[in-house]
Amino acid sequence: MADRLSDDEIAEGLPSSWQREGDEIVRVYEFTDYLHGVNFAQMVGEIAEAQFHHPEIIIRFKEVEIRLTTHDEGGITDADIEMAEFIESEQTAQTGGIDDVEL
Ligand SMILES: C[C@H](O)[C@H](O)[C@H]1CNC2=NC(N)=NC(=O)C2=N1
Repeated sequence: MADRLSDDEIAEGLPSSWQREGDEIVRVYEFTDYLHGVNFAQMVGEIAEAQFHHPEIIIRFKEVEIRLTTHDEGGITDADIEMAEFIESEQTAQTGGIDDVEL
């Protein structure tokens, strides 16, 4: 399992649009309607299972919040940064970079 990253490593590796909140990295995605968010959450869940690294996924009306940390290490590791990058690339690939994902 990857080691915890330093503050500088986190700041350097964090994809734009993501924020650091203590021992987690966080991003809120906005959607045109509730079910688009639900579909996006399903996609994130499939990525999590494939990577065996599981974010907290909070589905709200027209937005989905993704929170990542490495529980086994008690903080932020490369696994979290890589998962965030993967989610960003998948979401961008499917929407051309806009948040209201038409899945
Ligand atoms: C046993 C342990 O739960 C597993 O190795 C995986 C499962 N998914 C996980 N997900 C996250 N976010 N952090 C972990 O440390 C983690 N560990």
